[in-house]
Amino acid sequence: MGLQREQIVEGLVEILGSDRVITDEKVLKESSLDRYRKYEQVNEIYTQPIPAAVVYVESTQDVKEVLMFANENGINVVPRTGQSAIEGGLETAKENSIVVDGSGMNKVLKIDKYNMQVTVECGVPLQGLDDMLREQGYTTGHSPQSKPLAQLGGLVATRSIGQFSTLYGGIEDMVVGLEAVFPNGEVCRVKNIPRRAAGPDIRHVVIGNEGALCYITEVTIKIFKYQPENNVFLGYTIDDMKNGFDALRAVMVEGFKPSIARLYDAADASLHFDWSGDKNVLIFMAEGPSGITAATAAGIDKLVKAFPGVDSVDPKIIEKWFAGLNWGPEEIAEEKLEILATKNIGITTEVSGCWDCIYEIYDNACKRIMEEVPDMTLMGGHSSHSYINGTNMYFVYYYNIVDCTPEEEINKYHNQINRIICEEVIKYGGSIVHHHGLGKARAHYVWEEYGSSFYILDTLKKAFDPNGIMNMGTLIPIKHNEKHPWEF
Ligand SMILES: Cc1cc2nc3c(=O)[nH]c(=O)nc-3n(C[C@H](O)[C@H](O)[C@H](O)COP(=O)(O)OP(=O)(O)OC[C@H]3O[C@@H](n4cnc5c(N)ncnc54)[C@H](O)[C@@H]3O)c2cc1C
Repeated sequence: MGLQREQIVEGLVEILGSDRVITDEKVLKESSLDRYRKYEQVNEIYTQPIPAAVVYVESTQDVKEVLMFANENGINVVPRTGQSAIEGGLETAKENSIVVDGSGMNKVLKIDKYNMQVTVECGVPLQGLDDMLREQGYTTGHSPQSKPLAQLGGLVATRSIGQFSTLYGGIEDMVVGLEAVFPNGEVCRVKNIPRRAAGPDIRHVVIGNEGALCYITEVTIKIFKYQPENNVFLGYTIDDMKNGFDALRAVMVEGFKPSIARLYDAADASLHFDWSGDKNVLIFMAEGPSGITAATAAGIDKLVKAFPGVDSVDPKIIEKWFAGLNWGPEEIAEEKLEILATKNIGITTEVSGCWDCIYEIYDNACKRIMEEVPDMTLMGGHSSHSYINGTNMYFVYYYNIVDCTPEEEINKYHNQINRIICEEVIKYGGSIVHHHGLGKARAHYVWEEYGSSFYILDTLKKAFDPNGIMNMGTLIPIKHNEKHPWEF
């Protein structure tokens, strides 16, 4: 027999004191979900089990004690920092969970300019950190659209990626060391070194664990010189989407290193640009020392213009547009009002594939969704992170919510769309998640995603979290509905 709700709260108060244990009903309800259930969230409908408490940790010792308490008593723990999750990673899948909020662990511990690295606690907001570094001539190079919202713990836990990834990489290329606490109270530090070959790279057990293996308390990431005066933007319209992917591929394969390389299809472009009409849009930015940016831009320009149906766009328009791309609390609040007023909602699903199948994934998924899902008002997407062997596809879709309650919306629309995208991606051997994490939204496809390598993930989970208390239902679903994997 597990602890009752009151006993859980009592235990937490004993560890942290009553000020840092929140049991206010509104807070608990709001802490039971994230933007995966955006329509429920804006309607203030809460269908997930309500947590017992939200606790605010301020040190590694706090995290250790809370995790040990939860582990001993079989209580589900949901780690969180910036709360910008959009795949259900913050859903409290079990009654009487503890939401462990690390946003108070917000100290920048060391800026090491000689070794070009910065060490921070998990609750340091990325925007504040990068602004501070930029004032001193440095940058993290990390710029997800959620930069004004996300914090370092969550960014590492989800394997996040930013808009300049083609040059700086994803967060996994930036993290040099970290500290994490496991459910049994073990505190592990991975030291800060440029590289080592002393066995497997154990940073990767922690990076991307989505709070399902351990709690990240501290992170050291690389820093880079910030030289915005040398930035060069490039923009084009291109008639054919397939040629657009080929142009992106050519840029990567010929060895250019722009920081931004993006391809928008006409539907998605129409949400951003009033000049794109029925054309697709290609965008690049070169960053770094001036000689390199000039050469990169000149080389890309020549390469892209050799493709059929390409026209240049004034780079100033692109630069201006890019400056307003990020989302903070204001945009979230505006979106809420719009959804409530129109009952039209916009959602995204991001996947990846090699160059030889990404167009088919994109084209098949878009066609099937328009044919199979009712009430669609827009279906499109963009590629925003490219590699030598392939790229991502960020599907963007809007639909009217017709004849269903907020509780029914997710299975009538969103999960159906995710299902079609996942089916097409799996068919072509791509990945069903490029950067938001599996969360709970796509955990049901973990077997298809991992194939025979699921053994490694499953063994990690059983070894580090034998009592299954870390973020239940994230990465590995609680129940697998074989017949309707998208319904849960
Ligand atoms: C408008 C918008 C735009 C976005 N754009 C991008 C983008 O460009 N690129 C991108 O990668 N993502 C993007 N995201 C998704 C989201 O911002 C990222 O997943 C981000 O990394 C989450 O960070 P967070 O601090 O908000 O984490 P949270 O939302 O608090 O948590 C996210 C996940 O990480 C786990 N977690 C949080 N903190 C810890 C910790 N200390 N230890 C262990 N686990 C932890 C949680 O349990 C949860 O599963 C976007 C989201 C929004 C709303």
